[in-house]
Amino acid sequence: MGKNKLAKFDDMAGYPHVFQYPFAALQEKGFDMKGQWHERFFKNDHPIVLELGCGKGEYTVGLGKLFPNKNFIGVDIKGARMWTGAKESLEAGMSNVAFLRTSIELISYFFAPGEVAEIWITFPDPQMKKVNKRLTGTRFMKMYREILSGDGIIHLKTDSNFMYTYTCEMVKTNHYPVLFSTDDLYHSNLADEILSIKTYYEQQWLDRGLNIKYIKFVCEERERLVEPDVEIELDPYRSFNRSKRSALASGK
Ligand SMILES: C[S@@+](CC[C@H](N)C(=O)[O-])C[C@H]1O[C@@H](n2cnc3c(N)ncnc32)[C@H](O)[C@@H]1O
Repeated sequence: MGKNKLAKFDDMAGYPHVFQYPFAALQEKGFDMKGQWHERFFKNDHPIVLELGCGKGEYTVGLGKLFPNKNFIGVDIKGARMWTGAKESLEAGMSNVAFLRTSIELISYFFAPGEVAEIWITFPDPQMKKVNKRLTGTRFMKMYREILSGDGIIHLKTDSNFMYTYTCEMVKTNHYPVLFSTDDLYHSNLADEILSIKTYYEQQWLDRGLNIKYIKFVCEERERLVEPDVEIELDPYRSFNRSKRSALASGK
């Protein structure tokens, strides 16, 4: 039987590469490693890459193994999920991987301007009815810009046609340079070693026969960000009045 949540939280409290801060402490004292991840934690000056909404952290750990000369930090609010990647990277002795338990909305408390080179967003909830909660919405782009370097890159991998179409429109509306995009990664011979890493959610959607979409773009500085003005068809397989159990978890 797997470990229960409390045992996982106990484990993580002792892990040297897992950071979790109560909001009150953040407000009062701030995060003392902000702007100093290189010197104080990674002990190198390699680029820092975040996986936002990392779940079990498959991209954080997978990319960490592929790229020893980059540093990876998985970010999620859910600690029990993150434990899987935290444990694997600790046991593998990886010094270029860390995990941060926080709400993404607080990300600028943890990183200084320009401290982050790239951001991966892997299989986020598309938040079809709540643009403010959508991780590729302009509200989040503003937050990402605060911490990204000038030519900072964002990667989105998703099953959701809604999320992919919305993101492509948001990118177009704000004139962000697109480096690569496909609406059918695994039937296009474009998947490489990096794009073939599969997250927990990705595997579930693949098992249900969905195509995987991917876009990579440069999140350049913009004076003003504009929400795209388009109607996008909702994903038919996803419930948007979500109860606690997602459509995926309930098999609907
Ligand atoms: C659908 S799951 C995907 C997890 C993982 N990336 C995967 O592909 O298996 C979305 C994850 O994003 C996290 N998440 C969503 N919104 C968040 C936010 N605002 N702050 C922190 N985590 C968030 C959730 O806790 C959840 O673990």
